Amino acid sequence: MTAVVRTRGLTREYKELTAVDDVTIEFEENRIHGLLGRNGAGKTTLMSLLTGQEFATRGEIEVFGQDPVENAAVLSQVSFIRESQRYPEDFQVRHVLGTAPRFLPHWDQDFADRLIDDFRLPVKRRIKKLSRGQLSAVGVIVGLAGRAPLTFFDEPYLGLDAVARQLFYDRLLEDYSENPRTIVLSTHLIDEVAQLLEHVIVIDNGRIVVDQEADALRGSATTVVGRRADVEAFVGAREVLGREGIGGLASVTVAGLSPDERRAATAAGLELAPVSLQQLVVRLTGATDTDLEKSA
Ligand SMILES: Nc1ncnc2c1ncn2[C@@H]1O[C@H](COP(=O)(O)OP(=O)(O)OP(=O)(O)O)[C@@H](O)[C@H]1O
Repeated sequence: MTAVVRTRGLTREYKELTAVDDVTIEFEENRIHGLLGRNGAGKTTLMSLLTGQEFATRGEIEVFGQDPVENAAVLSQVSFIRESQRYPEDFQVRHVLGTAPRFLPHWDQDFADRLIDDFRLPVKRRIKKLSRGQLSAVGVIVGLAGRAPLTFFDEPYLGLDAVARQLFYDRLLEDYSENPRTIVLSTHLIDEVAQLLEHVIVIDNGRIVVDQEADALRGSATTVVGRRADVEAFVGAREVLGREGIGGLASVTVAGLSPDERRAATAAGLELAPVSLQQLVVRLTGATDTDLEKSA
């Protein structure tokens, strides 16, 4: 496989704060990557570094084999969709969508038109008059119809309702299967996007804590539920990712179990429950589910 992004020891410091801390990662070509983490974990800073919008304090970045900073050849292949995108005063939606193809050589106008209909976007309305969800839809359309070989979506769904979010996931997947490209999706709505993701990167306090194929990650933990004494006897010295309990019952999440171990657990009267990607991220970053929901 070819890596379209490679970093080595990438670090971004803001005075005493290290927003991105010694990050060495690769994004493989034509895959959908999830970039997950709590508020302030460093996701936006990392994406800003990879798109040449921030300068590294230390470390190396290669995007399509080159340094992205002020590199027009590289940046014409890259799209970065972020909520805080600023548009010129008085621009209408159609002006944004009319200007985008100049920066995105793979732009597909028919696809953009279909998406405008899908999202019911009023093209003659001024950007500053749009609702929050409509503003997000503009970003989503630019990101999808632009078909940049490397597309970053930084929480693109803010303000989008459940129907519009589902539309985004559906169109992304349909179009990606016909026009494979490298996509990096940063989101707090982990359960919603879990099925889309092929590779998962979790960042916490600027450091990479997970860099794994999504399928491997899904099978990497199991929750064992049952009577406390039985659960603890089974868990023994295994690596524990999370532990909860009420009265005599316990629920302990452990790292991967072999088929033999699973049979042994069942024989001991214990229940085994799969761990969702969101639960796993919560366990690995010390967040609570409520934290992630609040920040969504
Ligand atoms: N320009 C800046 N100056 C100082 N600190 C900054 C700057 N930009 C980001 N930070 C800090 O760097 C850390 C990482 O921020 P970043 O925006 O990358 O996080 P994030 O993972 O995208 O968070 P969220 O999910 O809340 O969007 C935070 O502590 C943030 O306050």
